[in-house]
Amino acid sequence: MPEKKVSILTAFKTIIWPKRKLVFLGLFLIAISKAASFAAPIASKYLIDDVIVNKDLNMLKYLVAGVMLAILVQSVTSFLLTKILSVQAQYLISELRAQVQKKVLALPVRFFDNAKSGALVSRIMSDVEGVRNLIGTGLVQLVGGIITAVVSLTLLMDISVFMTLFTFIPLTIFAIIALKAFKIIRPIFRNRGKINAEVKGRLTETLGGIRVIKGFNAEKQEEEVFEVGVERLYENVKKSLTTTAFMTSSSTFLLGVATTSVMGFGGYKIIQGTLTVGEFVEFTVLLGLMIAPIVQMSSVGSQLTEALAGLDRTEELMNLNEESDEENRTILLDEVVGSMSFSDVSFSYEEDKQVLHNISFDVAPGQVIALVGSSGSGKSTIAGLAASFLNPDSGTITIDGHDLSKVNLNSFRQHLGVVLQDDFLFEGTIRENILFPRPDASKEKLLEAVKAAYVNEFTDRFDKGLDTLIGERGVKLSGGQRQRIAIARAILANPKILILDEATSSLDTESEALIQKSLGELTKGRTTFVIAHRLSTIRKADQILVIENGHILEQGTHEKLIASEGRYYNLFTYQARI
Ligand SMILES: Nc1ncnc2c1ncn2[C@@H]1O[C@H](COP(=O)(O)OP(=O)(O)OP(=O)(O)O)[C@@H](O)[C@H]1O
Repeated sequence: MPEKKVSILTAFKTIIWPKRKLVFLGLFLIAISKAASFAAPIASKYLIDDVIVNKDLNMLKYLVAGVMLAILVQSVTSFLLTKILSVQAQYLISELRAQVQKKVLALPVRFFDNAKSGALVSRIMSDVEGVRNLIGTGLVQLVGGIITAVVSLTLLMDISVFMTLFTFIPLTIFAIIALKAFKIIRPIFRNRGKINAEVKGRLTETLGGIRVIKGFNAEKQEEEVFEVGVERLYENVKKSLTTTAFMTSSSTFLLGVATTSVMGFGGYKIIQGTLTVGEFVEFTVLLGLMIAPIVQMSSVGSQLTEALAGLDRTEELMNLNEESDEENRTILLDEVVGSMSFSDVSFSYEEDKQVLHNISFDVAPGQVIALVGSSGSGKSTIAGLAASFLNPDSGTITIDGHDLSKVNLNSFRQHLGVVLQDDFLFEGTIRENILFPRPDASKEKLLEAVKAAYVNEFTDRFDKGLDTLIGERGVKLSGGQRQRIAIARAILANPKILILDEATSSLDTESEALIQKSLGELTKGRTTFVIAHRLSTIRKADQILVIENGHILEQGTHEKLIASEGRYYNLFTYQARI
């Protein structure tokens, strides 16, 4: 894939132009501030050549007052610049973060199969920070610097064309070096963001999977992976440092050459009588004013380069296709009865590796359909298709007779609920976790769900009941308790279509019985696709699909499949023995 770069022009159009009023205000302020900065050098010429020579106390007063005023103007404008532009830049950063997060959430589930969550976090939080340098002080400083350099150059030429041209040669060489350096640095910065995201991504996983790591005594391996990551980061920073160091040292050298020539030629001209001491001093100070922004350009330049590199990555993300596809998904489902059917559905995650082959079956409203079969046979893929997380390569899935691929996703998913194996509970109270899909549910509804899922059976024993805080990932709850919270959440959401991935972990008989009862409550009246591991669930199912290698091998009720003494019979008798 060719790298897509955000040009200054695109950045200008999408970020700077909409904020033009502020940026112009910034430029206006910087122009005033820079104009005021010329007061001191010009005044010094008059101080030396006129005030001191003529002992003119009256003029001295005006001169001092004038310079004081200019300094005051400079301080006020620089304060306003930071206040207005930096605040605005931060506001824009928060707006952009929200936009990027919204975009990420709108991407298809498959996108997340291949993306590290840590890397995405970095895209959402860090990459957009570059805006600070575009709207904030970076760009304005650059423009201000250029204004100062041009005005100083004119004034310098006015004092001595020859001396100015002589100092200009090393400065031009420096400018060329600086421009070349930016070209080298930009890809390095771009890469840095990527490495940073990868390293953070892995680190997040490491910390999240601490039990597995410690359990397998695999700390060393993680340490090594991390070391390689930070080493890559170090190498990247080192590369950019070498370039910046070269730039800084060449600037020191070339500026030194310029200063020395001013000393030499200036001294010579004063002795010759073609330059006054005041003019010499003014020249030196103005030269400083001209050089400073050119040197500053190197840091502002790298800030802008970094900003654009971050925005490159943001842009890449913003250009991805969202899953909603509203142009083609035009059917709105206000009510759902719950019949679903798969006809001739095939699906592959990767080209030429079909995992489901011509699957066809019908589910009547409110039926429980159990998917059984060996690992990797395609059960989760069928459930993913039914949940509209995946789209069939060929064939059709219908909901109440409507082609699911034409149904508006939001309108379908408001009738959908999922209870997954490792259901995610987030930091917060048990109540918040249950209310999560329906934050506005009434207290009665909440309590009904809590009862139906037998959550009160354990929360009643907690001091704070439903308001007990659960640690990150619910570590303070047992597996069975977590499952019951997930079930209560689904009961409260009251979906018409339910995807249930039954947990494989075995629980003690009492918990098991409670889970069974609550699952019974949950599946009542809902079309349920269950990736079933428990015999009790499978036995109660209205329909069982035995999936092998992406095909439906057998289909029917428990009694029917047992009687036919096929694959299901073998699976069942094998499990029953254990
Ligand atoms: N995101 C993915 N990318 C590529 N291949 C995948 C992906 N998810 C699953 N597969 C492959 O598709 C096939 C079917 O997987 P699926 O998860 O549907 O099986 P399953 O029957 O649910 O297995 P299990 O009971 O172990 O969860 C497997 O061969 C698997 O390797």
